[in-house]
Amino acid sequence: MDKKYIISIDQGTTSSRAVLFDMKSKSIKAVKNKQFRQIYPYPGWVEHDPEEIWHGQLEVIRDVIAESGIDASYISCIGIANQRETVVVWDKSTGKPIYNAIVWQCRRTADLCDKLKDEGLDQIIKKKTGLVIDAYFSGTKIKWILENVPGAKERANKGELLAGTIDSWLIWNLTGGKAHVTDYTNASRTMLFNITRLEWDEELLQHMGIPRAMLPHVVSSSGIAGYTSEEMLGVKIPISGIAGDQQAALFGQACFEVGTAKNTYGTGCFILMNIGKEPVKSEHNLINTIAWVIGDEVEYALEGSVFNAGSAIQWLRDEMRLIKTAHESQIEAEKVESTGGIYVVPAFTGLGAPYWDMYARGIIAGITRGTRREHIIRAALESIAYQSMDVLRVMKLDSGIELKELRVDGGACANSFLMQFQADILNINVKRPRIIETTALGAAYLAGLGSGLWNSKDEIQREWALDKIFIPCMSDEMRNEKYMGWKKAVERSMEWCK
Ligand SMILES: Nc1ncnc2c1ncn2[C@@H]1O[C@H](COP(=O)(O)OP(=O)(O)O)[C@@H](O)[C@H]1O
Ligand SMILES: O=P(O)(O)OC[C@H](O)CO
Repeated sequence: MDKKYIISIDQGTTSSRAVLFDMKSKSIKAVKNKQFRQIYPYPGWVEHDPEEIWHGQLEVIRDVIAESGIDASYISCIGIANQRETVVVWDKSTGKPIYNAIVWQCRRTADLCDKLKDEGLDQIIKKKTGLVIDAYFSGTKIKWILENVPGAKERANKGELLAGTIDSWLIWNLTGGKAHVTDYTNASRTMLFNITRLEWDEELLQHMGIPRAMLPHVVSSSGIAGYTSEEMLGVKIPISGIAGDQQAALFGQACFEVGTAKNTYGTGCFILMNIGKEPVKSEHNLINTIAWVIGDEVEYALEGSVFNAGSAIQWLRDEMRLIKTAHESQIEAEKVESTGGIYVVPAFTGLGAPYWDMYARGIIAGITRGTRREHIIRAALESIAYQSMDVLRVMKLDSGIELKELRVDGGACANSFLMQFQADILNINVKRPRIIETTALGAAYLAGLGSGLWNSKDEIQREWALDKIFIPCMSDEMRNEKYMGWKKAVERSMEWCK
């Protein structure tokens, strides 16, 4: 096996990462990470600089190749996993963005979404796209750029502009402007894509005033979508795996059977359950999303997206300055027996599933004269587990499936206090795998399947390996009492800035 290496691109909300996997020894040969600026022009608005993302991403790809000392010609393929929903609109001839990327967390289109709801589009959008109307998804973000950047609408109508999620933006650049593509998982996050007919939806495009021609061609999550141009890495390498990062993590966790689920603890928390070949009807505000398309096979996932999780720990570190590192949150939380009855609801950018409240904002509830820094830190960590609990409770109702275990990954799953509390509050086993770079691993698997390094998902299934299992040990009484307090706190945070 000469070409035994795969590069995974994990383009996340706060950093761009490249991971070089040696698929023969099943190990990570090199990892590089580059953070980029978070731009907050107004309260509730979040932007990224697309050029900064692209240059940073290319730099870390080149770095992992250089650090591992391998020849780029031994790289079999590239897999891409990306922060989802975030959109870029760029000039087709110069390749320059016409505005910053509008990030999934950005709330600027809340009023556009209210308008869509007033026009009675809720059920139509749910049926076609599997989604609920929310500023989270890409559609209204593209609409906003077209309506607010001078001349953009006219230029889009003349076919001069292209739009896409971050996967499209990176692939466009990696291929030297040759490929304008996205995969089905990313398309399913736009609120413009029909997830059962597997095509861009003309009615929704017209409603939002988005010309079809500016959108990418949609391809399978596994299979060659294009080749890197020679000047990027010295050789042409096939890009043969693409998926939104949460779907990539579901794949990397080998959740291939119906009813298996994972939670990724990054900036937000994203709980996805494999629901098989058909979407299910959600009565509790979860969304249906495409898990992956491989060949002719389409699989769906039920998803609950929590907007703020690890970001609450970043907030403790960067704004509140209560901790110096994210890891310290565990040490501080373990210094106290409980939160002393307080709750942090980190609804910094509203609440996602199952509340979908664009106007909720963060609160700390139940403070007394005895409240200490450690209590606040502990409550912020616990809020991550409670929000995941909110999602998993309704997931059970919507899917009719009683989850037996939860597989976990993402930066914050390194926090064993949080993982134990998660097991306690859910009352199920929480399993942390040996490789927690699950998103990158999933992209590598998709790319490897797409270029023939693996032949089937069964082969991949056998590679999943356990690091640690967290077993619940909290009484029912205690669990119920704590969870009731959380629900009361959430109520207080809702509709805060309506
Ligand atoms: N030990 C830890 N305890 C709690 N949170 C952590 C810990 N380590 C990292 N995090 C949080 O995890 C997030 C980073 O995880 P990552 O998976 O890289 O996120 P993303 O892909 O969203 O950028 C940050 O928000 C950080 O605050
Ligand atoms: O960058 P992450 O890992 O927080 O993931 C962001 C999600 O894809 C948003 O839907």
